[in-house]
Amino acid sequence: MKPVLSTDEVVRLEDIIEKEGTSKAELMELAGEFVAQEVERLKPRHVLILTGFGNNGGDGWVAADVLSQKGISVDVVTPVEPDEIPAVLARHVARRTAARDVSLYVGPSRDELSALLEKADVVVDAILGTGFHGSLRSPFSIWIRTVNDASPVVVSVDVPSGLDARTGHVEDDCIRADRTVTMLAPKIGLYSGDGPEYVGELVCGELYEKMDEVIGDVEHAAEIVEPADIVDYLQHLPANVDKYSRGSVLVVAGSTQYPGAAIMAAKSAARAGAGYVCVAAPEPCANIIRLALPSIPVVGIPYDSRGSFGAAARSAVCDLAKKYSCVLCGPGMTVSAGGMDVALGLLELDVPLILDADALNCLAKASIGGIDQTPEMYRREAPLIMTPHYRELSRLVGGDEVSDLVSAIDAAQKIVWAAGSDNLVVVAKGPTTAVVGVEKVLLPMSGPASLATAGSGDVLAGILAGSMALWADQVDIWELLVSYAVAIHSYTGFAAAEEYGEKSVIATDLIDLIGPAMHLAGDEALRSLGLLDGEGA
Ligand SMILES: NC(=O)C1=CN([C@@H]2O[C@H](COP(=O)(O)OP(=O)(O)OC[C@H]3O[C@@H](n4cnc5c(N)ncnc54)[C@H](OP(=O)(O)O)[C@@H]3O)[C@@H](O)[C@H]2O)[C@H](O)CC1
Ligand SMILES: [K+]
Repeated sequence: MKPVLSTDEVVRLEDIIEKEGTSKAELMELAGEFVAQEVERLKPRHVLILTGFGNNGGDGWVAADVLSQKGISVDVVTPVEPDEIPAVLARHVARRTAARDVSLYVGPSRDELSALLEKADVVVDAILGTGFHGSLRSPFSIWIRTVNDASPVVVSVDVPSGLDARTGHVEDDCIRADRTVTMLAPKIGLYSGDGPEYVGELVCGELYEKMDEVIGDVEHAAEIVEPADIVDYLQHLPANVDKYSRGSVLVVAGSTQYPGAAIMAAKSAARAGAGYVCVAAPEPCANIIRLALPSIPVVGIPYDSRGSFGAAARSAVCDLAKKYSCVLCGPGMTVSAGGMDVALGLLELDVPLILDADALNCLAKASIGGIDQTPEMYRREAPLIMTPHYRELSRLVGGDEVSDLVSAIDAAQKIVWAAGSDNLVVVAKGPTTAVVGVEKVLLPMSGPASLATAGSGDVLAGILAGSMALWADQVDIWELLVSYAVAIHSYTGFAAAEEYGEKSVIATDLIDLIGPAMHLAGDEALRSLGLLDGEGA
């Protein structure tokens, strides 16, 4: 897993590295060299480097120096003369570079900048990095617009200029990078809010050779889950399994209004590997589900006048639930008094539980002020996985704003920290989904925008349930198993987008692609371990 840091922790990391003997000046040299190396890969003849007032600009000045010494023609744009740059380290390298074979342009007009852009094969954006805050000021607001209008190949240093590295928020404008070369460790803002739209391909220059020895000394905002991290869940089934040893799932879901959600969740659980799946649904919609899923038994449950779970549903569902390796509750069940009772009843049982969709809304309604304020929700030992999207998550924590990855992690941590249990995981679903446990925040591979379609969440909940049933006995870290399920869902999105076209994917397409998605994930894991096609050991 690869750590992602907050900007405060990056500063702490730099201080630690300095104490270990590598100064910030040396880091800037290494950063600039790394940028130059990444630019060189693009085989440019003319490079334009835009620098700002701070150390981000310093990295750009070093890169200019390195590239020009390699015989590449370099133009550097600066807002002020090198001697007037306020940041000491940046001023030093700017003076040095200015004395070399580069062409300097101090405070160019928009037309002059456009002419420079036209000449360049690659533009390096070293205008603003982690020190950016507030609204973009001139001249950078003009530079950024001019660069984006010209749409050249852009390599951004550390962070695309205009992006708030703490939150991923873009207020005015931001460089649209083809590649972002981030330093020491990726910043959380690159994954949050507007970040993914502007970052392009992300490359990290660790710079410090003994990073492994110091990275554990700073707090990680999150960790990226790579294919090799989930390889344990991508193994073949053992030859001696039977349907019970593969685990069983009870899907408590559906209503006359939304029978499809129950169908999709149950089928996905079966496709994800559970040996036995059963649906408990309000009686009036049970037959529709039976017809759609001939291989899956459906138990009709007492219902209310609207065809949702009714007053007697709780005991019927809880009696059934005890017999399963895992229970998934929520898809399509609507928010009803009976549904609230069912969700609360399941929480009290000693069975691994996934609460999704309306089960979460029922829970939010039952716990005024947010479930982080309601400790009785957590008097359970068995694993509990909650899978809210941003709106559901906001409801669960009493209405706090949840609008991007950073605020979603904050809200999810409120819930898991209130409970303080290793067995509680909140999956904060969004463009970048975070798997939040009491000690870890994991970022599994994100899927394509095609996954933003109705019913996609039901498929994810099903994959999660099937995976939990299959692997429950072998789990050390629940966050990792959950990350596996999220990654498989992402792979179904890629596979479906390829087959049906990015805009045309519907949730039911994803279900039959769960198996191929596991193959894709497996191949990628083996490839990264050097074990595919005789690539290694
Ligand atoms: N510190 C290290 O060891 C290393 C850092 N690296 C690189 O350095 C940057 C961070 O550098 P820093 O100097 O802290 O900040 P920036 O260069 O990003 O920006 C600061 C200057 O930008 C001005 N600023 C801030 N906000 C705005 C705005 N909205 N509009 C215009 N200008 C803005 C700011 O002005 P103030 O008035 O706020 O002071 C500063 O002049 C990091 O990103 C890395 O690239 C090395 O990579 C490794 C070593
Ligand atoms: K930048």
